[in-house]
Amino acid sequence: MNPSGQNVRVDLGSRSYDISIDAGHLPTIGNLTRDWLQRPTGQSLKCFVVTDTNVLQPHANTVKAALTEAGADVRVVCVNAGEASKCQKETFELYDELVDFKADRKTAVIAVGGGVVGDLAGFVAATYARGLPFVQVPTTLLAMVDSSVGGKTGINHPQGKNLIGAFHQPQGVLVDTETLSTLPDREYRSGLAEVIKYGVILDADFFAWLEANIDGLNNRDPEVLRHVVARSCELKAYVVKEDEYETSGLRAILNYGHTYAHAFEALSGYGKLLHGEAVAIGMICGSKLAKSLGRIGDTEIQRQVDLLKAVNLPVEVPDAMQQKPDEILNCMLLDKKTVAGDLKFVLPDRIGHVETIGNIVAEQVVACLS
Ligand SMILES: NC(=O)c1ccc[n+]([C@@H]2O[C@H](COP(=O)([O-])OP(=O)(O)OC[C@H]3O[C@@H](n4cnc5c(N)ncnc54)[C@H](O)[C@@H]3O)[C@@H](O)[C@H]2O)c1
Ligand SMILES: O=C(O)C(=O)C[C@@H](O)[C@H](O)[C@H](O)COP(=O)(O)O
Ligand SMILES: [Zn+2]
Repeated sequence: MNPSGQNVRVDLGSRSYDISIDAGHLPTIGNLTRDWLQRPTGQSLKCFVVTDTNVLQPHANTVKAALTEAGADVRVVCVNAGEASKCQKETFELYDELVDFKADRKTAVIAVGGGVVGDLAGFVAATYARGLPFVQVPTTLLAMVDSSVGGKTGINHPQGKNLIGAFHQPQGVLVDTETLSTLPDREYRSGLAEVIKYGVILDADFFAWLEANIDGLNNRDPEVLRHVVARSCELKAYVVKEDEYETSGLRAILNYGHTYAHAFEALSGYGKLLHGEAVAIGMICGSKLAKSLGRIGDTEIQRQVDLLKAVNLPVEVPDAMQQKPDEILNCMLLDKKTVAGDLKFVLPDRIGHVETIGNIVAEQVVACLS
């Protein structure tokens, strides 16, 4: 346990790991990595750090220095910032770098960045030599509260979001909330969408707490941020512990808003709409669908709209998407929850509780776009 911060344990038997949450402890990554990999000082350590062009200078260089100080042989590889890097070309360029680095099965892949770097580097770690140890150092709010935890890794197919991927749990996650000080406003707000998602799917009290702390959320108040990150990680760790591979159905609740969101992201061109923005709009589409099925009323929709708008997230489907109902339905057929052409949606029946529902007719799905 870090003395001033907080640890959240992801309890997965032999694949269990800690999320170490604190402010300003990024320079301890060298010793933490040695602990998590069970590689005491004196034993060799090879680290392959993946980052992006916006994160290299403010944060990945600190990680490199700390790992070098801890005696590691370090290579840093920097990909272009943005969703377009979650692709086949970047994946194979990272494999080439690993070959050149003479990586072996004990070489650790360390992702320093947002969800793009985490998903891409995690997929490379899952597949190179059939699996390398992996450490997550998330530097966006979205990555701290969601993508760095739970082991979903992957890249996009031009037609379908995250279509190529693997489950590969990290050995540990270091969340230094001070790294958020350099995060642009739009990216910060994108992360708040996944935070609000947790309130809707699992925790009505947390949703109400978010409603009561809008100023703190907008001002990035350190205490508010600490609670947001810790509570989100606890909720995600609980879901992942219960249903690591999304087989029982529980983990699918983390997909609330995502059936619509992933279609919007793919069809508008990856990166135009940020993931969290697409999720915000998708949650409102999902709630309208829930209302049309008689599962919730206007109040539950309005509370979500108000909270999302209060933190400056979009809630309306962009015009260009409203013009493409057939493409959206086709894209949804590629969603990983779809079985035998039956689209599945995670729908609320109150704030704090959702269920996965199938057998929904296409007209109802499309009607919620406007
Ligand atoms: N694996 C999962 O469980 C999971 C969960 C949610 C989302 N995701 C995926 O995560 C991705 C979105 O992640 P994201 O929102 O972190 O986007 P991102 O990784 O593109 O990061 C957002 C932007 O912020 C920059 N950045 C990152 N940290 C910074 C910092 N501290 N200071 C300055 N700039 C910084 C990045 O360079 C980028 O331009 C999507 O691809 C989504 O599908 C995965
Ligand atoms: O961890 C999960 O499980 C999630 O669904 C979290 C989502 O926020 C995330 O966007 C995830 O990548 C979506 O997964 P996918 O399997 O629908 O691609
Ligand atoms: Zn998501």
